Amino acid sequence: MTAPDVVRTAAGAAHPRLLEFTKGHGTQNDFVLLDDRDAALDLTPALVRGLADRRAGIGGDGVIRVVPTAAVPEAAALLEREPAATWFMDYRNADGSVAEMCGNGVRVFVAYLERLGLARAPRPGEGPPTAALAVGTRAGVRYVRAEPGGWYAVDMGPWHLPGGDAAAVAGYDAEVDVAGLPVTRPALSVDVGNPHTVLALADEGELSAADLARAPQVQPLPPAGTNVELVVPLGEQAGADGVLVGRVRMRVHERGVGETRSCGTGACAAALAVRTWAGAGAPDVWLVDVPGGTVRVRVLASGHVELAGPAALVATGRVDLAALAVA
Ligand SMILES: N[C@@H](CCC[C@H](N)C(=O)O)C(=O)O
Repeated sequence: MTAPDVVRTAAGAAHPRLLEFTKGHGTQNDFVLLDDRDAALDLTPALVRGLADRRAGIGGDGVIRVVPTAAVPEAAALLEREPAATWFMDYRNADGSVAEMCGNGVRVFVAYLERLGLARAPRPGEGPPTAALAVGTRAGVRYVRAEPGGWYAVDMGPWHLPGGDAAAVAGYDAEVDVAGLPVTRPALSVDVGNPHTVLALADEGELSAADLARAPQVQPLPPAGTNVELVVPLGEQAGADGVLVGRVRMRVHERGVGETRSCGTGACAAALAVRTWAGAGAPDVWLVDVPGGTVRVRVLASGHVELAGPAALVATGRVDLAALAVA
Protein backbone atom coordinates (compact mmCIF):
# COMPACT_ATOMS: atom_id res chain seq x y z
CA MET A 1 0.00 0.00 0.00
CA THR A 2 1.41 3.45 -0.90
CA ALA A 3 1.30 6.36 1.60
CA PRO A 4 -1.50 8.89 0.93
CA ASP A 5 -0.56 12.29 -0.58
CA VAL A 6 -2.33 14.18 2.18
CA VAL A 7 -2.11 13.92 5.96
CA ARG A 8 -4.64 15.11 8.53
CA THR A 9 -3.73 17.10 11.64
CA ALA A 10 -5.32 16.45 15.04
CA ALA A 11 -7.70 19.34 14.23
CA GLY A 12 -8.75 17.52 11.06
CA ALA A 13 -7.08 19.86 8.55
CA ALA A 14 -5.69 18.21 5.43
CA HIS A 15 -2.14 19.02 4.31
CA PRO A 16 -0.08 17.87 1.38
CA ARG A 17 2.12 15.11 2.80
CA LEU A 18 5.28 16.76 1.47
CA LEU A 19 5.69 20.22 2.97
CA GLU A 20 8.23 22.61 1.43
CA PHE A 21 10.56 24.35 3.87
CA THR A 22 13.59 26.60 3.90
CA LYS A 23 16.22 26.56 6.64
CA GLY A 24 17.82 29.83 7.72
CA HIS A 25 19.66 31.47 10.57
CA GLY A 26 20.73 34.82 11.99
CA THR A 27 24.03 34.54 13.89
CA GLN A 28 23.25 30.81 14.25
CA ASN A 29 19.82 31.31 15.82
CA ASP A 30 18.21 28.88 13.38
CA PHE A 31 14.71 28.54 12.00
CA VAL A 32 12.53 26.38 9.79
CA LEU A 33 10.71 28.75 7.40
CA LEU A 34 7.35 27.92 5.82
CA ASP A 35 5.67 29.70 2.90
CA ASP A 36 1.98 29.83 3.82
CA ARG A 37 1.00 32.68 1.51
CA ASP A 38 -2.45 31.09 1.05
CA ALA A 39 -2.98 30.77 4.82
CA ALA A 40 -3.78 27.09 4.37
CA LEU A 41 -1.43 25.54 6.92
CA ASP A 42 -2.69 24.37 10.31
CA LEU A 43 0.56 24.99 12.23
CA THR A 44 -0.19 23.05 15.40
CA PRO A 45 2.25 23.01 18.37
CA ALA A 46 2.90 19.31 17.61
CA LEU A 47 3.83 20.11 14.01
CA VAL A 48 6.17 22.90 15.22
CA ARG A 49 7.86 20.51 17.67
CA GLY A 50 8.22 17.88 14.95
CA LEU A 51 9.80 20.33 12.47
CA ALA A 52 12.13 21.84 15.11
CA ASP A 53 13.30 18.46 16.42
CA ARG A 54 17.05 18.21 15.68
CA ARG A 55 17.04 14.43 15.45
CA ALA A 56 13.62 13.39 14.20
CA GLY A 57 12.81 16.53 12.19
CA ILE A 58 14.56 19.39 10.37
CA GLY A 59 15.89 21.09 13.49
CA GLY A 60 15.68 24.70 14.63
CA ASP A 61 15.33 27.06 17.57
CA GLY A 62 12.00 28.10 16.10
CA VAL A 63 9.56 27.86 13.19
CA ILE A 64 8.59 30.92 11.15
CA ARG A 65 5.51 30.98 8.95
CA VAL A 66 4.99 33.60 6.22
CA VAL A 67 1.28 34.38 6.16
CA PRO A 68 -0.75 37.38 4.89
CA THR A 69 -1.38 39.76 7.79
CA ALA A 70 -4.99 40.01 6.60
CA ALA A 71 -5.42 36.28 7.32
CA VAL A 72 -4.36 36.61 10.98
CA PRO A 73 -7.42 37.63 13.06
CA GLU A 74 -5.32 38.98 15.97
CA ALA A 75 -3.44 41.30 13.57
CA ALA A 76 -6.50 43.23 12.28
CA ALA A 77 -5.74 46.34 14.38
CA LEU A 78 -2.12 46.27 13.25
CA LEU A 79 -3.16 46.35 9.59
CA GLU A 80 -5.47 49.31 10.26
CA ARG A 81 -2.53 51.32 11.63
CA GLU A 82 -0.06 50.14 8.96
CA PRO A 83 -1.72 48.89 5.74
CA ALA A 84 1.76 48.35 4.23
CA ALA A 85 2.44 45.46 6.66
CA THR A 86 1.21 42.92 4.10
CA TRP A 87 3.16 39.95 5.49
CA PHE A 88 3.02 38.60 9.04
CA MET A 89 5.81 36.76 10.83
CA ASP A 90 4.09 33.93 12.71
CA TYR A 91 6.86 32.95 15.14
CA ARG A 92 6.85 29.75 17.23
CA ASN A 93 9.46 28.52 19.69
CA ALA A 94 10.86 24.98 19.27
CA ASP A 95 8.60 23.69 22.08
CA GLY A 96 5.53 24.76 20.07
CA SER A 97 4.77 27.90 22.11
CA VAL A 98 3.92 31.19 20.44
CA ALA A 99 6.31 34.15 20.94
CA GLU A 100 5.53 37.80 20.36
CA MET A 101 8.77 38.64 18.61
CA CYS A 102 12.09 37.32 17.34
CA GLY A 103 14.84 39.79 16.46
CA ASN A 104 17.05 37.39 14.53
CA GLY A 105 13.95 35.79 13.04
CA VAL A 106 12.60 39.01 11.53
CA ARG A 107 15.79 39.51 9.50
CA VAL A 108 15.69 35.92 8.27
CA PHE A 109 11.96 36.35 7.55
CA VAL A 110 12.73 39.33 5.29
CA ALA A 111 15.52 37.42 3.51
CA TYR A 112 12.95 34.66 2.91
CA LEU A 113 10.27 37.13 1.64
CA GLU A 114 12.89 38.41 -0.80
CA ARG A 115 13.79 34.86 -1.91
CA LEU A 116 10.08 34.16 -2.49
CA GLY A 117 9.73 37.43 -4.44
CA LEU A 118 6.99 38.63 -2.09
CA ALA A 119 8.66 41.80 -0.78
CA ARG A 120 12.00 43.61 -0.65
CA ALA A 121 13.66 45.72 2.01
CA PRO A 122 15.05 49.00 0.61
CA ARG A 123 18.81 48.98 -0.09
CA PRO A 124 21.08 51.85 1.04
CA GLY A 125 20.39 54.90 -1.13
CA GLU A 126 17.03 53.56 -2.40
CA GLY A 127 14.11 55.90 -1.71
CA PRO A 128 13.99 58.42 1.13
CA PRO A 129 16.21 57.76 4.19
CA THR A 130 13.14 56.64 6.13
CA ALA A 131 12.13 54.02 3.53
CA ALA A 132 11.64 50.60 5.16
CA LEU A 133 9.74 47.36 4.67
CA ALA A 134 6.87 47.01 7.18
CA VAL A 135 6.47 43.53 8.71
CA GLY A 136 3.55 42.43 10.90
CA THR A 137 4.41 40.64 14.16
CA ARG A 138 2.57 39.86 17.38
CA ALA A 139 4.58 42.65 19.04
CA GLY A 140 3.46 45.21 16.40
CA VAL A 141 4.84 46.42 13.09
CA ARG A 142 8.62 46.21 12.60
CA TYR A 143 10.43 48.25 9.93
CA VAL A 144 13.37 46.70 8.09
CA ARG A 145 16.10 48.20 5.88
CA ALA A 146 18.90 46.37 4.11
CA GLU A 147 22.46 47.36 5.01
CA PRO A 148 25.69 46.74 3.11
CA GLY A 149 27.25 43.29 3.53
CA GLY A 150 23.97 41.35 3.62
CA TRP A 151 22.89 42.79 6.96
CA TYR A 152 19.41 44.05 7.81
CA ALA A 153 18.61 46.78 10.33
CA VAL A 154 15.26 46.48 12.12
CA ASP A 155 13.44 49.14 14.10
CA MET A 156 12.39 46.86 16.96
CA GLY A 157 9.87 49.38 18.32
CA PRO A 158 9.48 50.71 21.84
CA TRP A 159 11.18 49.10 24.84
CA HIS A 160 10.62 49.52 28.56
CA LEU A 161 11.74 48.35 31.96
CA PRO A 162 8.73 46.56 33.53
CA GLY A 163 10.12 47.52 36.97
CA GLY A 164 9.87 51.21 36.03
CA ASP A 165 12.05 54.01 37.44
CA ALA A 166 12.65 52.16 40.71
CA ALA A 167 14.26 49.27 38.84
CA ALA A 168 16.28 51.67 36.66
CA VAL A 169 17.66 53.42 39.77
CA ALA A 170 18.33 50.21 41.73
CA GLY A 171 19.62 48.43 38.61
CA TYR A 172 17.62 45.31 39.34
CA ASP A 173 14.10 44.04 40.05
CA ALA A 174 14.64 40.26 40.06
CA GLU A 175 17.05 37.58 41.20
CA VAL A 176 18.38 34.72 39.11
CA ASP A 177 19.97 31.47 40.16
CA VAL A 178 22.09 30.00 37.36
CA ALA A 179 23.39 26.41 37.58
CA GLY A 180 27.19 26.36 37.70
CA LEU A 181 27.46 29.76 39.40
CA PRO A 182 27.95 29.94 43.16
CA VAL A 183 25.52 32.71 44.17
CA THR A 184 22.14 34.10 43.16
CA ARG A 185 22.50 37.34 41.12
CA PRO A 186 20.43 40.51 40.91
CA ALA A 187 18.88 41.01 37.47
CA LEU A 188 16.96 43.60 35.47
CA SER A 189 13.74 42.89 33.55
CA VAL A 190 13.61 44.41 30.05
CA ASP A 191 10.67 44.24 27.64
CA VAL A 192 11.40 44.62 23.93
CA GLY A 193 8.07 43.21 22.77
CA ASN A 194 8.91 39.94 24.53
CA PRO A 195 10.18 39.44 28.09
CA HIS A 196 13.84 39.32 29.13
CA THR A 197 15.78 39.17 32.39
CA VAL A 198 19.40 40.31 32.21
CA LEU A 199 22.14 39.67 34.75
CA ALA A 200 25.76 40.80 34.74
CA LEU A 201 28.62 38.42 35.46
CA ALA A 202 32.08 39.40 36.63
CA ASP A 203 34.12 37.99 33.75
CA GLU A 204 34.27 35.57 30.86
CA GLY A 205 35.32 32.74 33.19
CA GLU A 206 31.97 33.01 34.95
CA LEU A 207 30.18 33.26 31.61
CA SER A 208 31.71 29.94 30.49
CA ALA A 209 31.02 28.31 33.87
CA ALA A 210 27.27 28.94 33.63
CA ASP A 211 25.32 25.77 32.87
CA LEU A 212 22.48 26.84 30.58
CA ALA A 213 21.42 23.26 29.85
CA ARG A 214 19.27 23.87 32.91
CA ALA A 215 16.78 26.76 32.93
CA PRO A 216 17.91 29.61 35.22
CA GLN A 217 15.55 30.13 38.19
CA VAL A 218 14.08 33.65 38.08
CA GLN A 219 12.37 35.27 41.08
CA PRO A 220 9.79 36.66 40.65
CA LEU A 221 9.07 34.79 37.43
CA PRO A 222 6.91 36.91 35.06
CA PRO A 223 3.53 35.25 34.38
CA ALA A 224 4.41 34.47 30.75
CA GLY A 225 7.96 33.35 31.60
CA THR A 226 11.13 35.06 30.42
CA ASN A 227 14.26 34.76 28.32
CA VAL A 228 17.44 35.07 30.42
CA GLU A 229 20.61 36.83 29.25
CA LEU A 230 23.99 36.51 30.98
CA VAL A 231 26.26 39.41 30.07
CA VAL A 232 29.83 40.52 30.61
CA PRO A 233 30.42 44.19 29.76
CA LEU A 234 33.63 44.50 27.70
CA GLY A 235 34.05 48.30 27.74
CA GLU A 236 33.49 51.25 25.42
CA GLN A 237 35.47 52.66 22.53
CA ALA A 238 35.07 55.55 20.07
CA GLY A 239 34.44 54.26 16.53
CA ALA A 240 36.07 55.73 13.36
CA ASP A 241 33.25 58.30 13.20
CA GLY A 242 33.93 59.37 16.81
CA VAL A 243 30.71 57.75 18.08
CA LEU A 244 31.12 55.89 21.38
CA VAL A 245 30.38 52.17 20.99
CA GLY A 246 29.92 49.77 23.90
CA ARG A 247 30.61 46.04 23.68
CA VAL A 248 29.18 43.12 25.66
CA ARG A 249 29.51 39.36 25.50
CA MET A 250 26.29 37.42 26.04
CA ARG A 251 24.90 33.93 26.48
CA VAL A 252 21.17 33.30 26.48
CA HIS A 253 18.62 30.80 27.70
CA GLU A 254 15.52 31.27 25.56
CA ARG A 255 12.01 30.74 26.80
CA GLY A 256 10.51 27.80 24.93
CA VAL A 257 13.86 26.59 23.58
CA GLY A 258 16.85 26.36 25.97
CA GLU A 259 20.32 27.73 25.33
CA THR A 260 20.67 29.12 21.80
CA ARG A 261 23.70 30.55 19.99
CA SER A 262 22.08 33.97 19.60
CA CYS A 263 18.94 35.94 20.41
CA GLY A 264 18.26 39.30 18.74
CA THR A 265 15.70 40.60 21.21
CA GLY A 266 18.03 39.26 23.93
CA ALA A 267 20.91 41.31 22.50
CA CYS A 268 18.69 44.42 22.59
CA ALA A 269 17.72 43.66 26.21
CA ALA A 270 21.38 43.06 27.15
CA ALA A 271 22.52 46.36 25.63
CA LEU A 272 19.63 48.25 27.25
CA ALA A 273 20.38 46.74 30.67
CA VAL A 274 24.12 47.46 30.50
CA ARG A 275 23.38 51.00 29.29
CA THR A 276 21.00 51.48 32.24
CA TRP A 277 23.65 50.23 34.67
CA ALA A 278 26.29 52.51 33.10
CA GLY A 279 24.13 55.63 33.66
CA ALA A 280 24.43 59.07 32.05
CA GLY A 281 26.86 59.33 29.15
CA ALA A 282 26.66 55.64 28.28
CA PRO A 283 26.86 54.78 24.54
CA ASP A 284 23.74 54.47 22.40
CA VAL A 285 25.43 51.96 20.08
CA TRP A 286 26.43 48.49 21.28
CA LEU A 287 28.05 45.48 19.70
CA VAL A 288 26.81 42.27 21.26
CA ASP A 289 29.01 39.20 20.86
CA VAL A 290 27.12 35.93 21.09
CA PRO A 291 28.39 32.38 20.47
CA GLY A 292 27.01 32.57 16.90
CA GLY A 293 28.46 35.97 15.88
CA THR A 294 27.95 39.67 16.53
CA VAL A 295 24.92 41.94 16.21
CA ARG A 296 24.60 45.72 16.57
CA VAL A 297 22.09 47.43 18.83
CA ARG A 298 21.30 51.15 18.64
CA VAL A 299 19.13 52.99 21.15
CA LEU A 300 17.10 55.50 19.14
CA ALA A 301 16.03 58.96 20.29
CA SER A 302 12.43 57.98 19.41
CA GLY A 303 12.35 55.58 22.40
CA HIS A 304 12.74 52.63 20.05
CA VAL A 305 15.66 50.25 19.75
CA GLU A 306 17.25 49.10 16.47
CA LEU A 307 18.84 45.72 15.86
CA ALA A 308 21.16 44.97 12.93
CA GLY A 309 22.81 41.75 11.85
CA PRO A 310 23.10 39.12 9.14
CA ALA A 311 20.51 36.70 7.76
CA ALA A 312 21.33 33.50 5.88
CA LEU A 313 19.13 31.02 4.00
CA VAL A 314 21.07 27.78 3.85
CA ALA A 315 18.79 25.01 2.54
CA THR A 316 15.45 24.20 1.00
CA GLY A 317 13.65 20.88 0.85
CA ARG A 318 10.46 18.97 1.47
CA VAL A 319 9.62 17.27 4.74
CA ASP A 320 7.43 14.17 4.83
CA LEU A 321 4.72 14.98 7.37
CA ALA A 322 3.64 11.35 7.49
CA ALA A 323 7.12 10.43 8.78
CA LEU A 324 7.41 13.34 11.22
CA ALA A 325 6.61 12.60 14.84
CA VAL A 326 3.77 15.10 15.36
CA ALA A 327 1.88 13.39 18.20
N1 LIG B 1 15.55 34.13 19.26
C1 LIG B 1 14.62 35.19 19.20
C2 LIG B 1 13.59 35.22 20.30
C3 LIG B 1 12.57 34.10 20.12
C4 LIG B 1 11.42 34.15 21.10
C5 LIG B 1 11.81 33.88 22.52
N2 LIG B 1 12.32 32.56 22.73
C6 LIG B 1 10.58 34.12 23.42
O1 LIG B 1 9.89 33.17 23.78
O2 LIG B 1 10.33 35.29 23.74
C7 LIG B 1 15.29 36.52 18.93
O3 LIG B 1 16.24 36.53 18.13
O4 LIG B 1 14.84 37.55 19.41
